[in-house]
Amino acid sequence: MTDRIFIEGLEVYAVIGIFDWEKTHKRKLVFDLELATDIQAAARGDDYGQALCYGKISAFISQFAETHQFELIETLAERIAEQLLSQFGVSWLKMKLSKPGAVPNARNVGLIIERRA
Ligand SMILES: Nc1nc2c(c(=O)[nH]1)N=C([C@H](O)[C@@H](O)CO)CN2
Repeated sequence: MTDRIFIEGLEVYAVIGIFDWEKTHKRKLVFDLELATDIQAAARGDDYGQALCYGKISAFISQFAETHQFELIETLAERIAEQLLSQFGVSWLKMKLSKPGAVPNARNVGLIIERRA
């Protein structure tokens, strides 16, 4: 059994899209994540220093999305996943990236990826 930290409904604002009209303003994206981490050391010592901080992960994703511009949500998801695996010591992650409103008659669209270090 693998422990996981999760983040649900993280709203970020990014310039993203394939059309010219999408390249002039930020729009809302929503991230849902699961990140594998062994919580036992943090729990044993009640030690934040040993914990994978969901706040730091959320801040990184927001900052990255807001300061980079891509056409495809695939590119944004892949770049963020690479950073989470390499910088935050995450061994596995599952990420859902939603682009609400992209298809007017759909409740939601987006992608789901799983990556391993
Ligand atoms: N698989 C994808 N399909 C589409 C994307 C995308 O990023 N990945 N993007 C668009 C447009 O930008 C659309 O969201 C405009 O509303 C279309 N399809």
